[in-house]
Amino acid sequence: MTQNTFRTAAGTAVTAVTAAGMREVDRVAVEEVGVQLLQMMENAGRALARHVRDASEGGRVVVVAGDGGNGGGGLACARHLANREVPVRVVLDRPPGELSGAAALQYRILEAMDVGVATGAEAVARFDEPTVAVDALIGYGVSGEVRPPAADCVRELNGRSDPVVSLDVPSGMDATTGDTHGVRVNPDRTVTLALPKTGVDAVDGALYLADIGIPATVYERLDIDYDPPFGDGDWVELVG
Ligand SMILES: NC(=O)C1=CN([C@@H]2O[C@H](COP(=O)(O)OP(=O)(O)OC[C@H]3O[C@@H](n4cnc5c(N)ncnc54)[C@H](O)[C@@H]3O)[C@@H](O)[C@H]2O)[C@H](O)CC1
Ligand SMILES: [K+]
Repeated sequence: MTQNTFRTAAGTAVTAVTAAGMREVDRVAVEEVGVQLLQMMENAGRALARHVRDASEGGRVVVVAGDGGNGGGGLACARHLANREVPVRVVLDRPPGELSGAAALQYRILEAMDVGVATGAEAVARFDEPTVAVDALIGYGVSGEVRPPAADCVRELNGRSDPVVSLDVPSGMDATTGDTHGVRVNPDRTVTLALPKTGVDAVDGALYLADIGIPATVYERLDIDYDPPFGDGDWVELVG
């Protein structure tokens, strides 16, 4: 099942887009309007960190991150948490040397900050104390059945009894259709970015939409109906 329009609690209609539609929004934002990927990622990481602080009530946090744009947002979130002295650890699904692009840039900052970073699903399992886990493994870029090592990290996340917060879409969920690519995270809340994706009506738990700073002209250029949904805040809850 897919949904083409969501609503905020205040009743504002929010258009949903497919993964391809969101990629096109990103492209127009970057290439035509000049918003940089790292600016959007910074907003994503900051908003996600705020949600995690709500969910963790000051307790420990583990951020489980992949190597793409989703992982990069998770690593930015880890930085914002550490900046607020929230005890945070990072688990990458692969060795840091395999990161590239924005995720590598985010990782380099964490390295300079001395935030603890471990690798692989066993490292997720080692976090056996109460903690909130952030799922930033894969976003709308999932392709094919989820493979190890990401698949093992997904299973470890689902085995935890503590809250899990997913960035953009639960890892392993198809952003367009809501279908599961073999295995997927079952989060307590999802913080999706800019616009809801058509598949996210399939998410478990609460669904929030975070503002990552994309101006209305981007949506106008793509003929996407857009009534700014955020009011005075940096995110809104979507109620279906
Ligand atoms: N405007 C926005 O919404 C913005 C979103 N951002 C975030 O970026 C991701 C999309 O980034 P992208 O790099 O295109 O893809 P992902 O991070 O989702 O995934 C790529 C990464 O995932 C791994 N992977 C893919 N499929 C599989 C699989 N079947 N098994 C295992 N691993 C898989 C692979 O390693 C790829 O490299 C979006 O969701 C947002 O979170 C931007 O930060 C800002 C703008
Ligand atoms: K995710």
